[in-house]
Amino acid sequence: MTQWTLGIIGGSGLYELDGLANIRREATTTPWGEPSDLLTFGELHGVPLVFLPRHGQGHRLPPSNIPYRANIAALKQAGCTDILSISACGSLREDLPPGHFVMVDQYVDRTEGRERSFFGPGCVAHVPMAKPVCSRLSRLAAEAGMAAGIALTPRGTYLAMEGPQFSTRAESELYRQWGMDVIGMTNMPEARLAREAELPYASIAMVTDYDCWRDDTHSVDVALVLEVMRANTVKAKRLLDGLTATLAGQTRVPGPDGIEAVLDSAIITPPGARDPAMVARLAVIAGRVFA
Ligand SMILES: CSC[C@H]1O[C@H](OP(=O)(O)O)[C@H](O)[C@@H]1O
Ligand SMILES: Nc1ncnc2[nH]cnc12
Repeated sequence: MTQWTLGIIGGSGLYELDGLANIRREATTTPWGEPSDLLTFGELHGVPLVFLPRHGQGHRLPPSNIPYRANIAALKQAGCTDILSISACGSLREDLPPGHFVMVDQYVDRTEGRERSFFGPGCVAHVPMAKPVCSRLSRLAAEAGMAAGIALTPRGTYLAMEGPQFSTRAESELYRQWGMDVIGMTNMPEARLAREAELPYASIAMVTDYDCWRDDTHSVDVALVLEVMRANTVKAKRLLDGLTATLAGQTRVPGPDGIEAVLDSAIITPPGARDPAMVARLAVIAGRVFA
């Protein structure tokens, strides 16, 4: 595919993208059910975008109930070549204050009980997650952010917690000792599923708070997150403007990490042993390898 089509997953405080040209909204469904909301198709600098708010309009879905598989499958079905996630997060480091952006490059996943794979009985796959984000999309987003004057760190480890309650102070301190940089509730299993769908994924984690580890700072609560997110989303839109202006001038070639062909070496169940019903379901995200 030689044209970029960017899937944008919006998080807390980002439920729509204004300024898009040729907007249309579409309901869709997938073999894993309905995504969080309608898909919004549009263009920025002529680059096709597909926007999806992961919590749905009105923030109705908690992190544990987001239909992560349906969301990724819907964006794949819609023709997205890449996915950019935009999230609120807590900071676990003094030098990442509220308002700062971090391009996540690693995850520690402490979520529990979420559906985390498209594969399963009848067709087993093990995709590599050593480098969980697309280095190219991450770099392009970081460059666009910095060019827009946004304070941004180009790498960082995101601790994915189950929630919905925020962390205890002991947990927050533990994660700091582990060397984690930011904390949130939604990037996992999203990043895993994007990888299985062979979609390069990058994540902008926008700091809203210092979680609850600082003595002299108000601990995280929803009011604080939403207040800081108002300014953060304005900056995220500037970043997106710059990023799409860059992408508009580029022909898209497969990225340097092999993500678009990751399933070539990941499916362990041989063709004759695969469950035809499972294979039919998987066609949406892995049709390339079953063709
Ligand atoms: C509203 S504060 C907690 C909430 O915000 C983050 O969501 P998202 O990643 O979708 O921006 C965090 O992960 C929690 O879901
Ligand atoms: N401190 C925090 N913990 C988890 N998710 C968050 N989202 C925003 N701030 C957060």
